[in-house]
Amino acid sequence: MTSTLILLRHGNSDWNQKNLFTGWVDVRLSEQGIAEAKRAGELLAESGLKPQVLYTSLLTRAIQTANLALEVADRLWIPVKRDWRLNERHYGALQGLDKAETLEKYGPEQFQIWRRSFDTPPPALADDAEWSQVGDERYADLADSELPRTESLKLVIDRLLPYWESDITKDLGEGKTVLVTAHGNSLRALVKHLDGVSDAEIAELNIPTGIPLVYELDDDFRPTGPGRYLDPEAAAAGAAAVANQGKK
Ligand SMILES: O=C(O)[C@@H](CO)OP(=O)(O)O
Repeated sequence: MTSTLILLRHGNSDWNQKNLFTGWVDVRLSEQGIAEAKRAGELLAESGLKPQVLYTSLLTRAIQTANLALEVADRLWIPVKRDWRLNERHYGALQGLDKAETLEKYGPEQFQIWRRSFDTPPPALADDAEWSQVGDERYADLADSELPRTESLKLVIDRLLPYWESDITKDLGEGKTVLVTAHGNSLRALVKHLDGVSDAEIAELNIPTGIPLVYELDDDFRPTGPGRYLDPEAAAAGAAAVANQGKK
């Protein structure tokens, strides 16, 4: 049975706008992000795709994006599953830092390693740091050892793929159209898996905010063709803007 998977990165957030490393910090959508989320709903409606189940992270910006998009698409009623495993990559001690200042202070090579290397995480965030998630009620069910203090993309894949296999593919296996609303780096992790992108090449892949990316999947949950953005032109411009973050 084939199925349809729709990936949607949340719209521009307040901290995307301020050019700050965000990770697990629970910031909200900016005005631009709200407009992007509504536009995503229009794109879904125009495409004729009808999500039947929604997966989101536990972060407000993803939840807001899904709600706004589904409202416009008139599908706010579909069942919802939320899980921390879809959260953004934990950005460690970079959370809350200005991207341009970080680039200037540490240089382009280190900046790129922290942002896009496959398996080098940024320095860990101290538990008592301002932007730590230790003690955040929404993660109360996680063992302390499971709660990240920093993550590489590899570590995101390690925590996300088991959830993909145990839960998301279950709905896909029933032939459902599944919408996953998540984050730049958690979606890069999923796209890496789906498209079989190498550890080196994934550094070049950036996901734009607020534009649905659609995959048709076969019985083994492998794409039957390349993923397609519902607005390819805006997606290319949006991905380039993400790649250039940090540069003033
Ligand atoms: O700050 C972040 O958490 C992410 C996504 O906004 O940024 P980057 O694209 O630099 O990995």
